[in-house]
Amino acid sequence: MEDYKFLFKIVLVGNAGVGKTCLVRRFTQGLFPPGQGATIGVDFMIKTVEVDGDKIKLQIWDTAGQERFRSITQSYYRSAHALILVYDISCQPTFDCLPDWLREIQEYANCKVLKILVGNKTDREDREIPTQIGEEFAKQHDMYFLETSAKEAENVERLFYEIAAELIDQARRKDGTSAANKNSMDAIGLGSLGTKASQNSCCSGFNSNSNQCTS
Ligand SMILES: Nc1nc2c(ncn2[C@@H]2O[C@H](COP(=O)(O)OP(=O)(O)OP(=O)(O)O)[C@@H](O)[C@H]2O)c(=O)[nH]1
Repeated sequence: MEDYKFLFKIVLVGNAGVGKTCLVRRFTQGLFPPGQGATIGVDFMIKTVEVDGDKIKLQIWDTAGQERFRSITQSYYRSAHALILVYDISCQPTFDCLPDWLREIQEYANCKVLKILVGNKTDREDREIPTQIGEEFAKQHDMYFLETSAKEAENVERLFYEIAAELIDQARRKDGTSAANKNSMDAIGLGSLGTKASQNSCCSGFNSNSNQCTS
């Protein structure tokens, strides 16, 4: 029998080419794939992490950013415990599309889902979106915020570990028999995010100041 305490489902969304697949592969495989092709539909990977001595299984779903896959990818939102919305800090249109992504999330995801805004590609020198702009957008929309580089492995581990820690916290705050606990029938349901999640306002867990890009 597998030995883990919680199973959480994390879904990455955002425009094509922002680096969702690279973030997932950096975290799960420790590499930056050369010539990464566009995702077709949805991919998923699993990684078990240890937080405070507990084994946590993360099921990470990497969705295709291309419009033509939208109806497939939407169906994965519903059961997500956390949604990572990614834009490319060197590509303004990927930031301008964020309101559209939020509408999708609002329509298809559970309203208690943990939302994280990620500005990826901090290694690039042609930045178009200042950190502060991303941070403000996240605050306005009740999301955590972090800037990353899948290429340089900056903040990638931190992103997933902080999500895991926050989800564990929510599960524990709800009660001792969270639905995300593997002993429960609904192992990947949304019970762990329960009603207490709404009290968990923006940026309370991730310290937004210390999450700024350091490169
Ligand atoms: N410089 C830099 N390039 C990156 C980074 N992350 C991804 N890329 C590049 O961006 C391109 C797209 O990366 P993907 O991970 O395929 O993007 P995606 O968001 O999964 O794209 P779709 O699957 O089409 O939705 C690739 O050429 C990557 O090499 C990063 O942190 N820094």
